[in-house]
Amino acid sequence: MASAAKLHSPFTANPLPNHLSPSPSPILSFPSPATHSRHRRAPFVALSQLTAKPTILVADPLDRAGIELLKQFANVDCSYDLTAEELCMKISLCDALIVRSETRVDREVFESAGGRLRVVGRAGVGIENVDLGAATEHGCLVVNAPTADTVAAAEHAIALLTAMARNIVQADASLKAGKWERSRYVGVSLVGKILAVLGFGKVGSEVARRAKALGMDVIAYDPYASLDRARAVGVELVTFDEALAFADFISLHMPLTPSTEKMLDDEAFGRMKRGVRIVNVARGAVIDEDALVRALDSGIVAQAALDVFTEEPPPPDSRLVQLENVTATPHLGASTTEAQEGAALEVAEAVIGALRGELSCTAVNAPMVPPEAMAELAPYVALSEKLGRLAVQLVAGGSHVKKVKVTYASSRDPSDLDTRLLRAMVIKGLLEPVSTANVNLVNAEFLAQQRGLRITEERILLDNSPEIPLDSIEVHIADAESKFASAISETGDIKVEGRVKESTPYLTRIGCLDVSVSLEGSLLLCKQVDQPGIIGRVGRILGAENVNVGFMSVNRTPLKQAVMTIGLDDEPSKEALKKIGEIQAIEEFVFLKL
Ligand SMILES: NC(=O)c1ccc[n+]([C@@H]2O[C@H](COP(=O)([O-])OP(=O)(O)OC[C@H]3O[C@@H](n4cnc5c(N)ncnc54)[C@H](O)[C@@H]3O)[C@@H](O)[C@H]2O)c1
Ligand SMILES: O=C(O)[C@H](O)COP(=O)(O)O
Repeated sequence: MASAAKLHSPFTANPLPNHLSPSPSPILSFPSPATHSRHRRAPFVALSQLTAKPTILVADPLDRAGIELLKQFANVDCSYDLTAEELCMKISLCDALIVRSETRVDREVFESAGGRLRVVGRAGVGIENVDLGAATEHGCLVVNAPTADTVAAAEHAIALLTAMARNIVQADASLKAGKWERSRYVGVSLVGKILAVLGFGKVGSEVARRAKALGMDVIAYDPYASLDRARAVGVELVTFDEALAFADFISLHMPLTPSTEKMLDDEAFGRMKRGVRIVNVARGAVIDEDALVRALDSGIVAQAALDVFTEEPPPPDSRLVQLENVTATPHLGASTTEAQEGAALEVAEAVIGALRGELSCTAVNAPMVPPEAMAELAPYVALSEKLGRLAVQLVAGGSHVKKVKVTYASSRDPSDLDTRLLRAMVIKGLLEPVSTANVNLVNAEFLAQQRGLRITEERILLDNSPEIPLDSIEVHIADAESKFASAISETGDIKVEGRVKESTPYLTRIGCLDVSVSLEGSLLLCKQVDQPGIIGRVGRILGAENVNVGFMSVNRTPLKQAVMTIGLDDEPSKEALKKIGEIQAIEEFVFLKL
């Protein structure tokens, strides 16, 4: 006969590093879809839901609207121009950090946070200044404000393009210097010219739209852009080589990544039309700036208009900035009143949401799930975590968990069912009962990998109505012994299966046994000889301990056995569990915490 479950760690590989200590609030709970509105102007935070006010450090200037919103929810410390050391000193007292592009949030910041920092908010798009790997390892969510400055950046690109073509900046400086140089500042027309947009995302496509309105022919290079989107804007997608070869103007709108760094180098400039004009509102380092100076000197590039630089601010003696045929602005792409207010509110909402345990639809290092999908998946998310939690508690001491398979039975087309959230929650359920780690959506995969846990997923396509996202979820642990022998399935795995019934997660199968219990509180699973009196005896033992039974189900097996599943509000004492184990007809039992 099996004894009551005692928690042990079945994960032997790579214990958690100390810095990954528990944090009070996992990044996951389910708000009403309305709280995800990106453009909400009214406050929406119910202060009564909070126990203690969190502290948010705002390390770069943020529009007042965002600060006001944050203040309704948290203690807000606006400290700009901190040195790296000062930031590391302050961060251990903060639950959230908000930055723009100026403050670097390096690994040391996460290491100095001592597990308290739960979210970093970037009030803008580019997140090169945040070490995403380190954030993920520390279970810290990173959110940005991806849409608020799209139009501002596109407008700035167009402003630079037109100003450059007509020498506006140079002519203005000349006039202010008391000169009248009409023949010196003859420009070039835009109409009928080819503009190559490199990076056809949010900003790139807005630039394309505006350039077309100016009468330009727009082509775009973006290896990930959809043809439909390009068609909708009336832009032809071309190869990188074609873009370089055909363009009279090139406007850059890709993110800075290892593959885009120095994308325009000597070789690329060598393939451009002589006299090409370049606009960069993306990131300075996508251009090899020394190569650009050479191309400007040689006349391959006639003019450049730059808002961004590899080093910001660029050195005062930067030859690139000083060149007469370069128009330069100090990273002003997002600097409109409207964009700043929008970005501040967008990031404030995302940070507050994350601190409340909600998932963000602007998460950078966690699956982004649209609010509607979140609402639909909510009970399955809870089910996934509970199944993971149950499965790992069924593993016998001494057995190692290495291989886990999650099976989703659904009538939905796999492309219409995002299981990343469910997978992460299964991992959370598997790891949390046996570790001190704060497992959340951000670090679940990382922690699983670190422990040598291999998770595979399988879909079973059903022929029912696709209205309901999932019929059932199964969690299988392979190559492990169970402390409840009946949890072993036909295939030799420890298996638990669950379903959602009326929005409530249910355990519906354990090993080969059918059960039906809602997954709340804790569970006592007993397999017994099917004979009268057992339920009463177990009930009396629990009653004597004042342990409330929330629900109970008994299912018969074909072999004159019965499986009794009892939902308990409290944990019975060891003595009570021992007494239950001594009831002769009980063949095995296990107590599981949910
Ligand atoms: N100057 C500013 O103030 C300012 C303001 C906003 C955005 N930005 C910069 O502009 C960039 C684009 O912003 P967005 O909102 O359009 O982002 P986005 O993610 O919507 O678009 C980026 C596009 O670049 C494409 N891309 C990725 N790798 C590429 C490659 N190797 N070659 C060509 N295209 C590639 C992507 O497929 C995507 O379509 C941001 O990453 C940010 O760095 C600057
Ligand atoms: O990536 C962005 O959103 C822009 O570069 C804006 O950066 P900023 O917030 O520092 O102005």
